[in-house]
Amino acid sequence: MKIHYISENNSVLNHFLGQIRKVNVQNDSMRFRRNIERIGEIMAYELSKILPYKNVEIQTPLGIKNTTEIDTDLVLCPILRAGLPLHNGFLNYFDHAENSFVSACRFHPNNDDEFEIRVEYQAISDLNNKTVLLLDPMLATGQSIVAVHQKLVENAIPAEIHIVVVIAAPEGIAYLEKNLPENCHLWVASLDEKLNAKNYIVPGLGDAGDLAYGSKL
Ligand SMILES: O=P(O)(O)OC[C@H]1O[C@H](OP(=O)(O)OP(=O)(O)O)[C@H](O)[C@@H]1O
Ligand SMILES: O=c1cc[nH]c(=O)[nH]1
Ligand SMILES: [Mg+2]
Repeated sequence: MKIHYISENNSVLNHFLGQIRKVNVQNDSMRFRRNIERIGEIMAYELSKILPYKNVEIQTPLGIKNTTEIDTDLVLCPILRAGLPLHNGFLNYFDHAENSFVSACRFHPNNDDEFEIRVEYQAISDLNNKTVLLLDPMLATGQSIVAVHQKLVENAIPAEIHIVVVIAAPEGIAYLEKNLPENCHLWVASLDEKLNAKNYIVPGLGDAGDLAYGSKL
């Protein structure tokens, strides 16, 4: 797996990452969603640099400009719920992309820290020969991403798969390296220290889905 860490140089990205973590800022859910969206826009821009391009001629009112345009069909696939604001950011930049949606959530059968991942809702477009961007702000154990990836490749052979996460734990990265094909790309905005006993990322930010949309039963 090729891993791209995008916050190695100082930039305004660090402000947005700081705001989604900061306890007295992150509880403003509109700001939280908008910050994840802004991070998505920056990640979309960074990712766009390694996509295939073709030469094109643009007719302006005054002449012709030779330039380039992205030369692959993109499909954006957020993991519901927390992937939605990240998806908004990607869609702001890749506005011609197709979209697929898959839900994944932690289910605690015994009401303790043990959980399994439930993949339920899915609306998946034709992914054959397309460049699929799988979007989720949090990579903790990695089980959600691996479960959704399995669904995506059940009936299709995408040209490329890029997994995009905002905050990653080393344990999750190791799990993806073990369970996903070599040719996947992983994009990480911020690498954190570890998981805690409940498999939350430390220092992380808490529960991204709850911060964006409120707590669930
Ligand atoms: O790497 P993992 O250990 O699988 O954990 C990460 C997943 O956990 C969160 O989803 P959650 O289950 O909280 O659902 P939500 O988006 O509805 O809040 C997050 O958005 C990821 O999808
Ligand atoms: O730290 C974590 C782990 C899983 N899901 C989250 O939203 N946060
Ligand atoms: Mg959640």
